[in-house]
Amino acid sequence: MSELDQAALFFHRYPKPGKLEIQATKALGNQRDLALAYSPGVAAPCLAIKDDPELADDYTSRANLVAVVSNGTAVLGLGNIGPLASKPVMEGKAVLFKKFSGIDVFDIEIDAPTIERMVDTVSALEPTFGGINLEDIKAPECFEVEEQLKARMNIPVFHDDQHGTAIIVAAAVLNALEFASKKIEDIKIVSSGAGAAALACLNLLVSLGAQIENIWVTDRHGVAYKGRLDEMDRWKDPYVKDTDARTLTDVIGGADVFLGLSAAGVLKPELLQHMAERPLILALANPTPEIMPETARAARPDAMICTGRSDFPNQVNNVLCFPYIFRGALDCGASAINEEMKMAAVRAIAALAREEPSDVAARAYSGETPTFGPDFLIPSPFDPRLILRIAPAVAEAAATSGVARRPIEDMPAYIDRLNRFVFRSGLVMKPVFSAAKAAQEKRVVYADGEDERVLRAAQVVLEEGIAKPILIGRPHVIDVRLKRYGLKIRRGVDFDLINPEDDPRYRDYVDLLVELAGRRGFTQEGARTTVRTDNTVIAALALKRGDTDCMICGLEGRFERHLRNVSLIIGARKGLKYPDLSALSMLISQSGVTFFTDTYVTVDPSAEEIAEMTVLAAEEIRRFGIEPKAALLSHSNFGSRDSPSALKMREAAAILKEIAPDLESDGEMHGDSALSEALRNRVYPHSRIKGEANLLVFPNLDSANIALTTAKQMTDALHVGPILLGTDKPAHILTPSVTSRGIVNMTALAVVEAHQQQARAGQTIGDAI
Ligand SMILES: NC(=O)C1=CN([C@@H]2O[C@H](COP(=O)(O)OP(=O)(O)OC[C@H]3O[C@@H](n4cnc5c(N)ncnc54)[C@H](OP(=O)(O)O)[C@@H]3O)[C@@H](O)[C@H]2O)C=CC1
Ligand SMILES: CC(=O)C(=O)O
Ligand SMILES: [Mg+2]
Repeated sequence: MSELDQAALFFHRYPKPGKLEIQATKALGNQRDLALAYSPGVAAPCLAIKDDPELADDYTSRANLVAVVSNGTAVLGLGNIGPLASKPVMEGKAVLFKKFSGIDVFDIEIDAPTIERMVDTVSALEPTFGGINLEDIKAPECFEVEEQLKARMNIPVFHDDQHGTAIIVAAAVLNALEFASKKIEDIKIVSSGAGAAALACLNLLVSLGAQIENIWVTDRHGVAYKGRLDEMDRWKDPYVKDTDARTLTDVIGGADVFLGLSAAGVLKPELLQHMAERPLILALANPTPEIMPETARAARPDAMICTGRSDFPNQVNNVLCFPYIFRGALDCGASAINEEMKMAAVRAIAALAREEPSDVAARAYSGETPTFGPDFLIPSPFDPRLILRIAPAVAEAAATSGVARRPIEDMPAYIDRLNRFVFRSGLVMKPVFSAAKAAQEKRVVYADGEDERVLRAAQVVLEEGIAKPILIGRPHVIDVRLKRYGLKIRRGVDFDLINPEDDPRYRDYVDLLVELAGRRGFTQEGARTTVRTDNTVIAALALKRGDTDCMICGLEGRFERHLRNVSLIIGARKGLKYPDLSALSMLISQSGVTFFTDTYVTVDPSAEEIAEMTVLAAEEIRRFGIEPKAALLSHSNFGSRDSPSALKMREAAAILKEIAPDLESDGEMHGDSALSEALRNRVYPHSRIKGEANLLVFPNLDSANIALTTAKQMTDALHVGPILLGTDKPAHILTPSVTSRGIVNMTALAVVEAHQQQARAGQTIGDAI
């Protein structure tokens, strides 16, 4: 079993089996809540809905609830593996719906091998859902199922493999043709696959102007020709040709577009030689495409190449479509997803790839170059603008075509709401990972190189191309553990090692420690012992000497001890007025991303120190592509108390306004005022912060750390951090509870810091020369 397969099994199994759970949106805190949520109070919304069914949108979660339904007959390219085995894919689609567009999903795998059973079962679900997303149902049954459900149901029914795929393919084709200066009416298209996805793509291309006589369809039985008896049906009929051609080889000559929605390896490289100038290769079978991009590129350097996978440029995958087309459809109460809405989605996606690179795009793609061209025919699935462009376009098309029950009345306000969702969606690490990859193999030293979590993280860091790891640890221990955990990385090949018991740099490290800390009680003898026994000291010395670009430590032992060593050896960044370090923590929860400071370092900072650490925190937050909004928190709400700590935070707010006038900041205020504009406005409607604050600044270590750990536990949030601020070089001290995933996150962040710091230093030297 491959390492990725093993990791996927582990991922699905722990900490809880599967990828989904149900969350209650109302607190049931007391007897009265219970009486409202359930009997007797619940009777009121029941009767209201009985009188006016439209009110189900107001009193239940139906309007934001989609069923992802499969019978498991064509699961990805895995074939008919049955409904139970399809469940991980359907749970996966549910997670994508939630993450990318905030839509709740019940995944419904049904044991319904016949069309009739499928249609009866799904249509009976109409009272539960605002929409139906059919998934991985084989052709030709899927066409019949969809047709009958659309006729019976009064909510959107959308077969993702057909229409989601067709929309993305159409956007990619339109953009590729523009790039190749070809007209859709003139092009020859050859498909491999005549199933759900392929036929829907061809149908949509025909409605965009492609000529049926220029389209050639092939499947496992070869060309769809007149008189063929095997596996023919009325959906393939329009593409049948009166011809002697029988195979893909017979028809590929002169093709402008190869549309692969079939199986791995079907397109042999030698066939590419016969295609037209600047051909478009859509090799979209999952998980393995019809031809691998590098093979296609070698055979035809002028080709534009797309796959369904995230590890190559031009990912043509329906994930770019289904979250957003449903977002638009649900938000306007659409009764169907019609041709106009699909066309609006095609145009929005195609246009997005051609847009001038904006700030938002630059952040989303940090490191990559999002300029329209052969390697950027369509946006990446992580482009935050997808929801902002597709959902409004779809909702508008629904309104003009007459299927919207609740047309969007205030479009700018709607787009603003979507914007807020993008910010809260928790995809916050994505730009950091892209930037880390683009930073070209910065080196990261891990003080706790023998720890299982570090070894696992190092493997991911290497596989993802985030950094080049250096592990501090004993070679024999690391070798044994790598073997025990089944990890493939190899010492000396994939990662370097610093052996604390025997390293050629030992003497240099001791000398450097004495040089740096001789006045802090470190004798030559003491330094020798420390360098042998304290891995954080070794990591910090390596960083100081330039043997690495950044360091990660703190998996064992007390934070304070690590901090002392990092402060002593690395020290504070030059130019800081108050050279005390501070720590920023990020919590990613269902309700969004919030930063807390100072969560780990300074026990009782002064107003000046608080202002300075807020500026540093704001700088760090911008690395995530997020504009910081800093609220200085207190038990006092805009002057309601005059206690010493309230006065301190008031003063810090004033200093901050002075030293960072462009930063959206205010204080002192309560935590709930910071997070809710409505509550804030009740007390003080003139605050400099608009909307929700995302950086919470606390008066002391007690309050910051307690708030962080409590919020983390109560909201089951992911903690990224602590991010050590103010150091001269990127050094992060993690906590003993950190997971392997947390180490990978912090590595990516440290690499980006190192890259930006070195780029700035390079620029300064360049300026000086
Ligand atoms: N990138 C994306 O967004 C998407 C990718 N896909 C991928 O497309 C593929 C097809 O999915 P879907 O249409 O839903 O499935 P279907 O089962 O409906 O269709 C599969 C089609 O591929 C044909 N086929 C299978 N093997 C071969 C082969 N060796 N040579 C030629 N044709 C072959 C089948 O032919 P026959 O009928 O003769 O067996 C059939 O026409 C899958 O790999 C899937 O993962 C699907 C949807 C979206
Ligand atoms: C992407 C997708 O839906 C599929 O491969 O089936
Ligand atoms: Mg699918």
